[in-house]
Amino acid sequence: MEFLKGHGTQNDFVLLPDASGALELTPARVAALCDRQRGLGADGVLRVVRSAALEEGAHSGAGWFMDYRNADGSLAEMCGNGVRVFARYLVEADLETGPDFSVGTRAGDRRVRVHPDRSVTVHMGPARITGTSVAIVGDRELSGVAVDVGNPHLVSALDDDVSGLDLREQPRFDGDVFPDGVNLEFVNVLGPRALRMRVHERGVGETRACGTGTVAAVAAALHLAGTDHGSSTVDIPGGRVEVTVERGASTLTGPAVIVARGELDETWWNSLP
Ligand SMILES: N[C@@H](CCC[C@H](N)C(=O)O)C(=O)O
Repeated sequence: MEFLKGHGTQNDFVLLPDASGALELTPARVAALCDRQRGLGADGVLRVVRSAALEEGAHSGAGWFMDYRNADGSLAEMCGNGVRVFARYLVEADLETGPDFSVGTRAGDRRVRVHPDRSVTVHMGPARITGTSVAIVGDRELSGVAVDVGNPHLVSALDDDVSGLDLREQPRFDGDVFPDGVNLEFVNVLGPRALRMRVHERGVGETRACGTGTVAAVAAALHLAGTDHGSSTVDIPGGRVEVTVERGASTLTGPAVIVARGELDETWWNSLP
């Protein structure tokens, strides 16, 4: 069984080409693949399926559907770094000619552009401000802005450097506000068009980047500054992305890299429940 490994600003993924949707991708198999000791290691899995081969893809106008799974095996609606890596793979594998095409996701179709320098721009859809809530990190209560980018986010802006936060443990959040869990972003505003961010992802833990999280962070920062449109760079531990937010739309631009391809051991794979 073929696999590829790739990353977008060091948010890393195992890609599983599965055009016909035949693969039985259980949560245990995803968790084993993503485990950095007993598997390949990744923040998530991107199953590459023809939209027509999946019930979930039936309403998609895109040829290919990104079946995204978090490292713990859970499903998520969207993954901004994952879509960039997915798009890069489709072009390198001659499954799309590019540079512009759409990718199906659980949050809807996402238009992408694969640039000659290997970076990818994704039209991420609306970033909707849905309210406020609180994240608790250690003994600190950090108020934040809730943002829906297809998946749920809570963005807390801090005055002190976010690099001082200990994100090894799952921060607490209000389960009534986020019954399906939430991705938690912590940001410093560095200037009118520059943010620094760290993230604790739902279903993964701290990652070195989160694409939907960067869009949420920019939308929240604009909201706190009293506006709903603008653009910003976002520096994350894994690199830098550029985000624009408009009324009802947003874009994310950043690198997408395929680093390896190989074969999974069938005996190992079949031993997993
Ligand atoms: N890393 C992703 C987000 C992946 C999904 C997230 N963990 C969730 O459960 O919503 C990104 O780049 O957007």
